[in-house]
Amino acid sequence: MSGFLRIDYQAPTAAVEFTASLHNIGFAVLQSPPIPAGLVEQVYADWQSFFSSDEKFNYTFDPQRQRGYFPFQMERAKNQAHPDLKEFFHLYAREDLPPGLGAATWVLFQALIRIGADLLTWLEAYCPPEIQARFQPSLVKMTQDSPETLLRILHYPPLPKTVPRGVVRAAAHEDVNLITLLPAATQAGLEVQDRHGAWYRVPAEAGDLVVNVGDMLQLASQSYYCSTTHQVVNPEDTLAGESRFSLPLFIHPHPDVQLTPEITAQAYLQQRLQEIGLL
Ligand SMILES: O=C(O)CCC(=O)C(=O)O
Ligand SMILES: [Fe+2]
Repeated sequence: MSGFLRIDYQAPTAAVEFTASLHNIGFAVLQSPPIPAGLVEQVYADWQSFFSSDEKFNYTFDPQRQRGYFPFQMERAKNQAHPDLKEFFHLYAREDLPPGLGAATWVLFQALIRIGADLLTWLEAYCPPEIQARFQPSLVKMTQDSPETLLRILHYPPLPKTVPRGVVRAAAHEDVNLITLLPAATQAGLEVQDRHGAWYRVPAEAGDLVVNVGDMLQLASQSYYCSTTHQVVNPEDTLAGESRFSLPLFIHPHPDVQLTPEITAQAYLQQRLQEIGLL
């Protein structure tokens, strides 16, 4: 996977390099995105407190609405035998947060939404006209104020002493949505797979923003942008005794958007939630 470079968000060539990276490998690492300094660290600290308290069980998710707290080992990736070693919280726009949380999380949510709109504009501007013509309405319009866009606050606890073979923090999967924005996690571990099956570490440093294509954009763009398989592997040595946190924002279209003439975003999402055991 040559060409997996960190791209400077502020550089004049950023849009061209970013769209080429999502076309070629489905992932990009952006350096210096417009996120206020210290914000991501504040959000990690706030949620570390949330996950370490039993109060979290008062926010256990509602399966129909897919929001709230998802306890440890709830989710299993599509076609995987074991659940992932993670717990998480799903936050949608304009929702109430547990007391003591909120301010920093919402600032980050909004910053990521704005960056996402810029990135979708780039993705549409720098693809072939026949692919552009398939985005009806434009990528930015189809996602504006979408009720399905969500921030997932993920906690991967310290690893148990013995981990059964094949059990990892997040098993190999593709994201279902249009694009995912992922501020650098508190630990390494994220890997992407190339078309020959080899795994590569995603070279994100603190302050970077990782972006990847989801299945909905792959479908809507007739695979011009590819939804790449990725995973989070278990750490070794002392890092195994530490938690890992990450904060992917999954940008979704409105439910009634036609991804293709055959399927709406809503029908596609329902199908996936059933496959991964969340519905
Ligand atoms: O934790 C990470 O770095 C990635 C998480 C992820 O891929 C997901 O939740 O879909
Ligand atoms: Fe993912």
